[in-house]
Amino acid sequence: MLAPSSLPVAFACVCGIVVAYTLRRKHIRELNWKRRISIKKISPHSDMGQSFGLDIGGTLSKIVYFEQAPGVTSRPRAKSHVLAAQEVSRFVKSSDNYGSSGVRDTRLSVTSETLGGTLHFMHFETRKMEGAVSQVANHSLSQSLRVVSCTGGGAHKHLQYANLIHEIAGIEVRKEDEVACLVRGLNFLLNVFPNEVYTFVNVDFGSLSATRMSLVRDNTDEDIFPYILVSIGSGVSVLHVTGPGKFTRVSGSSIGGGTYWGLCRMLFECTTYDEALDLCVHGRNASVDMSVGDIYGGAYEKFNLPATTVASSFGKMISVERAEVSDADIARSLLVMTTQNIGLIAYLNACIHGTKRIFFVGNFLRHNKISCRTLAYAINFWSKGEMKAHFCRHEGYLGALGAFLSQAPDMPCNP
Ligand SMILES: Nc1ncnc2c1ncn2[C@@H]1O[C@H](COP(=O)(O)OP(=O)(O)O)[C@@H](O)[C@H]1O
Ligand SMILES: CC(C)(COP(=O)(O)O)[C@@H](O)C(=O)NCCC(=O)O
Repeated sequence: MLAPSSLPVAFACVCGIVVAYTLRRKHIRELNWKRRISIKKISPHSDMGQSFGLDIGGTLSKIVYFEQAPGVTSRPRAKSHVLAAQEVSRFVKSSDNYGSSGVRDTRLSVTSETLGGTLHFMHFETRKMEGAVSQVANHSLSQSLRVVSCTGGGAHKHLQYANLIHEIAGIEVRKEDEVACLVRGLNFLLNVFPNEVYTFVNVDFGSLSATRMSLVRDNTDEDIFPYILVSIGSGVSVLHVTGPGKFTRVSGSSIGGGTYWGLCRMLFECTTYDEALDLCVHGRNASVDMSVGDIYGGAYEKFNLPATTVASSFGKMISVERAEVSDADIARSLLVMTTQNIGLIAYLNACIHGTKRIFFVGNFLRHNKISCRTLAYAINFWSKGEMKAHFCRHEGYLGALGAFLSQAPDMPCNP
């Protein structure tokens, strides 16, 4: 215990430490600031940041990069800008993988004459943000990036990521609204890429576990509005879109992609999301779920419920032992349960808003044909063929694309 007479001395010491710490932080900030100033003095035309859009989600961070084709701009470009653009392009295209989780989705790159260049799509795990930003800084790319448009919760999260990006790479983050970016991204894709949207045909069969649906390209609708847009990321957002830039967030659900991945990680020995998704492919949810047939001995015909309809997700596990079902069966049941719940919310919202078209997007659907088919079947079944589920090739990149477009007013077909 301190004697009362020593309290002023202790107080003075504490104040001294606080002042010294504050001055040191200020000194570090000033050093960083000076570093940034020297970095930024390349040329007034050298900001490559406008070629990027960033979406920092709860699980994944998505990047869209627009590589302008040489010689398409009418505006003269400073030599430093041309060199910076070449350097950025070289880095992006140097590999399909960056660091421990970065991926360039090469199959999604689109070169378009209308756009005058190529759009590239990349993602990495949000929890690896520091490493990702360091890579950008280490490759001196940040010298030509000043301001990058950024959306997703991470753009707002106590400015945590914004500060990190600023401190490590000297890049300023311009916040854009997530929902507005999502809608902007989708409307752009619908305008520009004829093969963007697909749907499933022959969904009229009795079993959810059957997957005899074929894919068809579907950009034929002249008037795409109104539609329901369901974004299945970590959680789920449901939007009612009535025109370019006209939308309301009408619903949401906490049971989304994060639920499937989180539960798989907890229950099974999956160390990556891809392992969790692969696991369910050969599983049978019928071993785990209680079907209408299990309860009725067949279909519940009065209400048109086929025998194979899931009556109770995980319902069989009240009597079946854990050892009798495989991890794959449980994972499949989890995937179907998560997906059907999202489908039902989407369908009910489409009913409330009198909308026949439902777009399902978000990285939960990435490489996940089981969920896409389940959604297509379920929407067709519940709506008695009146409504249709639509899917997008660039399903996970709408937000990042919208962020890019928000600072690219000259981009053709920018809604
Ligand atoms: N490589 C991956 N790592 C983690 N989750 C992935 C991956 N690929 C797809 N997913 C799925 O996508 C979901 C995240 O979707 P996304 O649209 O990027 O949302 P968010 O913006 O919340 O990160 C995850 O919860 C998971 O279900
Ligand atoms: C908060 C979110 C908009 C964040 O988007 P995400 O990173 O999941 O793509 C989304 O997770 C959501 O809408 N969750 C559901 C909230 C609700 O119950 O309405």
